[in-house]
Amino acid sequence: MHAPAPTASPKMSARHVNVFYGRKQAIDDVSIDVDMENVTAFIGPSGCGKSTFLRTLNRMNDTIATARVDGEIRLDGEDIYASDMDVVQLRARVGMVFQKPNPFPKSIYENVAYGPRIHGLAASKADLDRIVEQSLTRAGLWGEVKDRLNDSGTALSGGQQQRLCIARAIAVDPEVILMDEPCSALDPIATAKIEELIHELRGKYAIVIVTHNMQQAARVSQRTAFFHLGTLVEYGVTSEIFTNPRQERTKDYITGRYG
Ligand SMILES: Nc1ncnc2c1ncn2[C@@H]1O[C@H](COP(=O)(O)OP(=O)(O)OP(=O)(O)O)[C@@H](O)[C@H]1O
Repeated sequence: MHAPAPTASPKMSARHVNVFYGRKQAIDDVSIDVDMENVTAFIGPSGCGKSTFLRTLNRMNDTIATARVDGEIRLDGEDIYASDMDVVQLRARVGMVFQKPNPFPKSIYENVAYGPRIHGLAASKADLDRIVEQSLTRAGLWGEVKDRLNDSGTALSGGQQQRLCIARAIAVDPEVILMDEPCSALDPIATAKIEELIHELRGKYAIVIVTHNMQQAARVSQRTAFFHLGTLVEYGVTSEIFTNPRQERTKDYITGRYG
């Protein structure tokens, strides 16, 4: 295992994390730091454990009955697997965007307003309106939807739906946004918009993106972690991983020898 890249102020840090599905081990002794300043990409061949590890960062694995996580994961120094951790609160702080856009079958407004309402983030209707506008603006969608906030979220195009899901994550004022192949169901134009958005959101949130697409990792991230067979093979500055990988397995993957 390769040491995590040094960062001045890790937002999240994982140490010696193992994940099992029943008796099968899917993640083997992974340690990594994620910071606010850089977008971090997780790359690696299918089945190497990228999504499994991503899900440990906001305890989405809790929803899988056979999954077991050990090791330590901290958010601003706080152990997210501690027994007194409020998981609903954690998932607001560490939001997630999935492969397939999954807006609620409700209006565009409600998709964004729901989280702030249940988390008590708005003191009034005007406050909630402001959060909805700000979140949709940050997600690069406001201009396209401001005149039809009562239309159903599911009636939007795939790319718009994904930006709506990003707005929904942003609305609860997260610190970290996890994206699990957020563009894999999108066409190239919608993909470009999401990538542009990731650039704009960098620094406001710690962003971790799982991607199959190495060009995408190179375009959107400043740190890249290469996973293989459940292990973290190499983690470092994206440009170096792609031009001068230290590990043979990384080199083989980025030059297309497998994957
Ligand atoms: N819910 C589950 N139950 C049992 N095994 C699982 C489950 N989810 C994933 N696995 C297994 O864990 C390993 C890692 O899977 P994971 O989906 O994390 O990999 P990945 O790198 O994200 O793959 P892909 O790029 O294809 O999405 C695989 O062997 C997979 O079959």
